Amino acid sequence: MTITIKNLGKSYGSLKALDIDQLTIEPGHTYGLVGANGAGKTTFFKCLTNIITDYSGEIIFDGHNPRKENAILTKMGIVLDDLSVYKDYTARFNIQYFAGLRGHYDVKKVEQMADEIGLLSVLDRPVKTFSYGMQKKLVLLIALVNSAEVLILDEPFRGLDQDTVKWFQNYLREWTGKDQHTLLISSHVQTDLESLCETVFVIDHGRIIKTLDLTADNHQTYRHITTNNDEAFETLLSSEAIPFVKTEVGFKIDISSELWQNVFPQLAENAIVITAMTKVSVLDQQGGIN
Ligand SMILES: Nc1ncnc2c1ncn2[C@@H]1O[C@H](COP(=O)(O)OP(=O)(O)OP(=O)(O)O)[C@@H](O)[C@H]1O
Repeated sequence: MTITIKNLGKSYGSLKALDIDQLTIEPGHTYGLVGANGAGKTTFFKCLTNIITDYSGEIIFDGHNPRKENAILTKMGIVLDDLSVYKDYTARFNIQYFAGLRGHYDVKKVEQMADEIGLLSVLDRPVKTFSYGMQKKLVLLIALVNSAEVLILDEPFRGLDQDTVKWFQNYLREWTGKDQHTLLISSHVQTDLESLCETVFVIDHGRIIKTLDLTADNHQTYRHITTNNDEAFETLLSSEAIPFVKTEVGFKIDISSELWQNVFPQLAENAIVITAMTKVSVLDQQGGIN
């Protein structure tokens, strides 16, 4: 499904929370959304899914206007941070209810997935007895079993343990690799976006101020480097006219630079040992996130 956005605006009183001129979401693609608290991410996702309908401009799904033809929304799955499920009822009821609404519900598949994320033994407990993380797992599970074409996930991994995050990331990578599925995900965690997204939109005060292509080769060559003698290393970099940025964790350097090759022979001469060299996050490199 192609989503075309034109002149999308949403205000809360005098506050313009969203102001997007033009944007196309292509089928089969994975998109990330980053921005500071209050930048407009949730508002954008709510407009996309008709939770907010009093926006100006247009959102079109494959030629359909969701404000007039809301059946198209059954092709979308959304997870917001508010964990809105029936908390007095069991997890199993909620899965049956929400998945049943769409007519897609494979009990065996759901139980297998629940087992893999540690929810199987609690499926018959009321959701109000769940921890935050357990509730988050449940709403994600419901979204995944819903056979959506487009999944919109707002901070989906907040509150989940690392193993569960990895499980969902693996599942989503497989899911996005088939049937022209489209993923839109917001996160304050760079690695979440880097591991899942091809394109990242940077949003600020409701506007998309930057679009990053995470698949581009030229984003792969920056490294954080730490040494046993930062002072000597800095002098060496300066004498070779190598651009660098000093960070909390050492020096940030583009190691694809030809000049960088000149540094190696001089390290030993200057008694400098490189103690660590780690890849710099693509988003961090762009100054993108927050
Ligand atoms: N119901 C509302 N009434 C009034 N203002 C709102 C409402 N919802 C959001 N806002 C404001 O709109 C702006 C965008 O909020 P939004 O929730 O979309 O940001 P966000 O990028 O999702 O933030 P966060 O990262 O903190 O979740 C903020 O300034 C927020 O205070």
